[in-house]
Amino acid sequence: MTPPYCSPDRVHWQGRKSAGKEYLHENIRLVDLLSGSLPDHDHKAPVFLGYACDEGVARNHGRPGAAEGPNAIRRALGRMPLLRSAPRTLWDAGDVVCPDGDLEATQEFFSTQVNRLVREGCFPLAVGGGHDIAYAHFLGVQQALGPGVRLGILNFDAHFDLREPEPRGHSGSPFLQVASHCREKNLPFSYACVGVRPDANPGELWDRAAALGVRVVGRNDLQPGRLEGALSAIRDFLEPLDALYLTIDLDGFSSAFAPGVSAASPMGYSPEAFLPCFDLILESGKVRSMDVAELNPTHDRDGQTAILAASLIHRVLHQAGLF
Ligand SMILES: N=CN[C@@H](CCC(=O)O)C(=O)O
Ligand SMILES: [Mn+2]
Ligand SMILES: [Mn+2]
Repeated sequence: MTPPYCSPDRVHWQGRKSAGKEYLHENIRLVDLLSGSLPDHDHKAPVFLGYACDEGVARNHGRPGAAEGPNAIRRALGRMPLLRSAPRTLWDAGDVVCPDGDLEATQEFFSTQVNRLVREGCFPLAVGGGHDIAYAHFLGVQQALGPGVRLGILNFDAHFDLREPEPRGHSGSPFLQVASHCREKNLPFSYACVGVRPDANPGELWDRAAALGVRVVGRNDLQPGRLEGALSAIRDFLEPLDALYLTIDLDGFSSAFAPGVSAASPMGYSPEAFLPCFDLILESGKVRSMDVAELNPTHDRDGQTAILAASLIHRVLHQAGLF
């Protein structure tokens, strides 16, 4: 079977030219995941990996378009200046794709590649694609780190994504699939969902979240000026963990800042509320892998959601001590 994979292509990385390689597109190196071993990486080399798939969104009755997310983020990120404190190379490992709607094959291949990257000491910066990326991403990180490492998930999202994967997995079910996996393997299920909107999740999902011991930081707790409770809940959640898989569903942000998503979210939070939480998480030093999901360029306005997503990756690249 042909692997569901599209090799990286420099054409997606464009921007101004500078004498001193000041822009990110001037600092990209390509790594083809099918052509043998990864290049000799420095410790925690950042590797951009696309998940060009909106089959999970379609299965969840959402608006298609997220498969174009990875290239839209490349276009926005490549134009950004890379400041002196950042690693000098961002590796682009291309896209895992989803031919013929075979989401399960896509997730399996993605998970295997994440596993390999983490084992080789890289830092995956994955971009979706639907939030079904999260089930595959968690499995890859968990299998790379092994059962002795207490791995948690922190999800910024308007939604719990704890729906039943019936009859098959989709963009609204990844964390219930993770919970089932953890139960089967006798692993702890440590999941925090930050930014959950009361008007976007039915009572059944709040009950399920409570039964699964999900740490919830609601959207109403993410208001600039009253963030202390949210920051302290995140700090408590991180404390017992050895490692964290961080996932950011862009529909947690208000549509004022992130219009280009599959499920619009006018009552989402602002970047001002998000950033202190994000910085606290990055500064913990526990993040081993991260993704940004649900960018839908078809519904974006002036590419601003792609720029927002790229800015999140830019911030990670400049996080002191992470690389
Ligand atoms: N990825 C998650 N999606 C949401 C969709 C919500 C909606 O359709 O408005 C969910 O399933 O809860
Ligand atoms: Mn969501
Ligand atoms: Mn989601």
